[in-house]
Amino acid sequence: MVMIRRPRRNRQTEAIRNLVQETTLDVNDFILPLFVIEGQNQKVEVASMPGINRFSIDTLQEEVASCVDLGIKAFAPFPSIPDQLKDKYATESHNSEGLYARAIREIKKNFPDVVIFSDVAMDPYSSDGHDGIVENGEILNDETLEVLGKMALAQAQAGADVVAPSDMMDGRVAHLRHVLDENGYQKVGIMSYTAKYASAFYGPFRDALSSAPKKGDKKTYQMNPANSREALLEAELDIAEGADYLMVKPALAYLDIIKSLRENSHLPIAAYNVSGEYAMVKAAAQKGWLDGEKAMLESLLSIKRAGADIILTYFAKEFAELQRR
Ligand SMILES: NCc1[nH]cc(CCC(=O)O)c1CC(=O)O
Ligand SMILES: [Mg+2]
Repeated sequence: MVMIRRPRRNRQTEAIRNLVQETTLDVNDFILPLFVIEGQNQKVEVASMPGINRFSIDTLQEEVASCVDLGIKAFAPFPSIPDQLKDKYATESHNSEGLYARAIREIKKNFPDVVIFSDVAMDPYSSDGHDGIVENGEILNDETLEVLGKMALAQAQAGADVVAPSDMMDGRVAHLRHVLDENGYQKVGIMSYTAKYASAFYGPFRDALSSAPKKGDKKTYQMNPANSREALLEAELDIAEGADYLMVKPALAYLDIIKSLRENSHLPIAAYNVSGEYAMVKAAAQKGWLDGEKAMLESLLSIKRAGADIILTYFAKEFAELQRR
């Protein structure tokens, strides 16, 4: 048999496999999303996300401490707002004494070195459950920007290091940059949810925050899963408008989009391994249908291999614990 090329030579032993491994995961790759609720001494599991809890501000500090101990240094908190505080204009989103501002302040007070990526979008505070102001069934763009600007400013004032608009309104990166700069927050970064698709994989997140749209869907602002060139257009605009990071969301069904943004931009690329992607692995693992730990590692590796520099994932703590062992 004449065969001078035998790729299996490089797979013979674990040491060789490790040497030729092209992609590796590190705890520094991750941002851990956190869910915050009102109250004291609260830690309530999200039914559709086994292992993921909603924390009151006090227990949240213990959670952050244990993550920091494991080497996780970046967090993306999301607030669960009581229904009676929600309104059409998401007024609570820029309350400097509201749950979210208090949570950010408390984390930064106790852990000044962690990086807080704050969420800029109306849906957790909106009585309509939408990421924009709803008028006769329409999601208003420019009027929504005003609210997003106030929200981002309140978050920067509370101590957020990077604001992350997840709403998909046009022009919001430019508007947030302008508002932040005008108020002296030149150093606060913007992580744009550049290509955020209208996805079925956000279900468990909407359970966690009770933030599902009351009417209709998000297809007039979030992207059509069938489109990839459109992601490049969104990226072009976000770069021009001053984004510091570009994000693709969800991650696993959109690896081609991650790769394409990686190849077409010099900015760091983040990918959001969303709640439904987490829930799928957990549910199958609970049923004994697959090895949850291996499926987690393979999923995360695939996102990194596709070109993501940063992964927002509910698996971050589990990964860090696994690496510690
Ligand atoms: N601004 C909305 C927002 N921010 C983050 C997520 C989903 C995150 C996840 O599923 O883990 C969503 C859901 C949505 O668009 O309805
Ligand atoms: Mg855009």
